[in-house]
Amino acid sequence: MSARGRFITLEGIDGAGKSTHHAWLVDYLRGKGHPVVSTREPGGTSLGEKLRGLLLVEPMHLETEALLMFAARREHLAEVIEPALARGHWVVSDRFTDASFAYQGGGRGLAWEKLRQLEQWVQGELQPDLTLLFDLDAGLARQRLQGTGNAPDRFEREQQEFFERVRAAYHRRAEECATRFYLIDARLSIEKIRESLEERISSDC
Ligand SMILES: Nc1ncnc2c1ncn2[C@@H]1O[C@H](COP(=O)(O)OP(=O)(O)O)[C@@H](O)[C@H]1O
Ligand SMILES: Cc1cn([C@H]2C[C@H](O)[C@@H](COP(=O)(O)OP(=O)(O)O)O2)c(=O)[nH]c1=O
Repeated sequence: MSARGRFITLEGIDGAGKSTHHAWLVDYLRGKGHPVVSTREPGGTSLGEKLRGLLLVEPMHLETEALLMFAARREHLAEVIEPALARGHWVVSDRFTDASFAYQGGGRGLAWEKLRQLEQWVQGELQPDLTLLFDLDAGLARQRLQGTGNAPDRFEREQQEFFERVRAAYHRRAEECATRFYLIDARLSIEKIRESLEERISSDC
């Protein structure tokens, strides 16, 4: 039987650089010969992508939003993440549960304890082995997002103060789960960030 694979997640406020480095990291790991499942949240399954379509567009009650995030996650775990890890594959996900603590908890004000209950219900003891937190101030992240020219979704249209709260909640989560978090100064150049990721990941593979 193969050893369990490794589970890596990328987190940070919108515009911090997750998608850019997610694509690079997946290629890097495949180049090292690892079988890698590249995925994202909300989404990652056929049902999850449909829920994503609703979550990014439809106005809804805060608790509905949190429950749908965790419903999509339950499906993602059952259909994609757990089977891949059991096969010995690496899973690299653009966002996971820390995003719910940051956005629904920090951004929207849902009680941390309710999020902990959902986390326990949906994933039990399973946690990422490594979480790369792209840390950037909300003003710079907004400028970068505007530079892409893409139409903002329901979250990206939030005010700067919302993203400041999201960032602070990510910091809280990083303190609570310090052993699996790796903080990245996302003000650095893409090249410098890649170097630091390479250094961090090479100790694992
Ligand atoms: N370290 C960086 N320095 C400058 N620009 C960056 C950096 N990382 C990403 N970008 C640019 O910022 C924009 C948002 O990056 P993206 O990876 O889509 O962010 P996210 O997935 O976190 O929302 C893109 O145009 C990307 O090319
Ligand atoms: C996974 C997750 C995402 N989100 C939000 C954060 C993002 O604004 C949005 C979509 O995530 P993302 O895929 O990062 O958006 P994009 O590809 O457009 O950069 O969903 C939550 O609010 N809670 C969650 O649990």
